[in-house]
Amino acid sequence: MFRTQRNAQIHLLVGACALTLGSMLGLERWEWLALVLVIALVLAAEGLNTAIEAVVDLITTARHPLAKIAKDVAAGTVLICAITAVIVGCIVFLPHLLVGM
Ligand SMILES: Nc1ncnc2c1ncn2[C@@H]1O[C@H](COP(=O)(O)OP(=O)(O)OP(=O)(O)O)[C@@H](O)[C@H]1O
Repeated sequence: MFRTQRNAQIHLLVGACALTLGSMLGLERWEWLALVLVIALVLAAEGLNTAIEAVVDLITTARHPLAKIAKDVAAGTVLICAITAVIVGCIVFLPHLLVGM
């Protein structure tokens, strides 16, 4: 997945940046918990999306409405997880970053 999927590479990089920023800001235990869970959630959704894309392409390379639904729903799942991760990231990081201002 990380070798071939550009979005997965981006999500891995963003997750690593979030963990680095977290260690610099000295997060509390619950904040680490939330951060690790949403990073894992996004990467797991990317994995399922990649697997579903591969299975659809294995079954048919022709255009098919069900193939479109499978790929679009899988991609939408990643988007929902990514938006959730951004919201959690704001809840965790903003109070720490605003205190320093
Ligand atoms: N066999 C198909 N039949 C109908 N629509 C398809 C089919 N394959 C792809 N599509 C449509 O084209 C879009 C792009 O498909 P593609 O296989 O390039 O995946 P992707 O979402 O661009 O993912 P990635 O870039 O990570 O491979 C899908 O979201 C879907 O809407």
